[in-house]
Amino acid sequence: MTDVELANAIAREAGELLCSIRSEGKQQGKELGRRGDQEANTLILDRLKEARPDDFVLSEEAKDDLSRCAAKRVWIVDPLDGTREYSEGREDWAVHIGLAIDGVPVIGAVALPALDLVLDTSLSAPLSDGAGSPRIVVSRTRPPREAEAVAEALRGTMVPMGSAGAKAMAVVRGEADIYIHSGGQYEWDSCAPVAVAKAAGLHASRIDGAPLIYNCEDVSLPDLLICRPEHAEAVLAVTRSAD
Ligand SMILES: Nc1ncnc2c1ncn2[C@@H]1O[C@H](COP(=O)(O)O)[C@@H](OP(=O)(O)O)[C@H]1O
Ligand SMILES: [Mg+2]
Repeated sequence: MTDVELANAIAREAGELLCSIRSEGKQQGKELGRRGDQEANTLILDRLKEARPDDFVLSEEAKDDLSRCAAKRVWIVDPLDGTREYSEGREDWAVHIGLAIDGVPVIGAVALPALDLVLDTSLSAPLSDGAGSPRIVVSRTRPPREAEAVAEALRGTMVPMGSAGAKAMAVVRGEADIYIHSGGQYEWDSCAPVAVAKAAGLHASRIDGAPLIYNCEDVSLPDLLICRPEHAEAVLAVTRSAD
């Protein structure tokens, strides 16, 4: 199995597990989110250990082993991105399985289990065309302060949505044109989504245009821009001038 096939299979299986846990109906709210986080994490770590015993893993839900910093290949995973939305019975949540090689997110899969969809780095283009007036997806609960200025400058509309993976995949799917975030996030929130978006030919960077670098000792990666390439320059002009 290739790395991308493995990422896809694990994302799909973890997504199926999360759907079945939710449909059991035994837990609700935060308790459901906690169970989902833990059980998906265990499944992902088991599968990676079995299939790639020599690789390192950085997971939102596992203790960080800093010896990964010297490793070439590190799987960066978020077992349940959009825990809040998952536990609210919504569709905007995701499973992220990314592989950074020398800090670059080159392989990955993002499952959107409630939509029965898994997107991975075997894509080479977005799934459909962009809209005339850009649709800008932002966090439902923590929209970035820069988004309003971007919407105004590009005459776009803001679309609140949960989960970094769901928002990034909305751009890959052609359901949105721009995903912008600031104010806090971690490597697992964006590694697999960025890998998939870049494979599909989209722009992905920090909001000052700097490259996104993974497998750092400090796993904070607080801001992110993923967009159709035709919008990158105009968005960065706004976000850079807001500094
Ligand atoms: N200001 C912030 N600080 C830390 N994490 C943040 C954040 N804003 C968003 N995130 C994380 O980014 C992911 C997507 O957030 P949002 O839905 O608001 O866009 C969520 O991951 P988890 O659900 O894995 O915790 C959330 O916790
Ligand atoms: Mg997350």
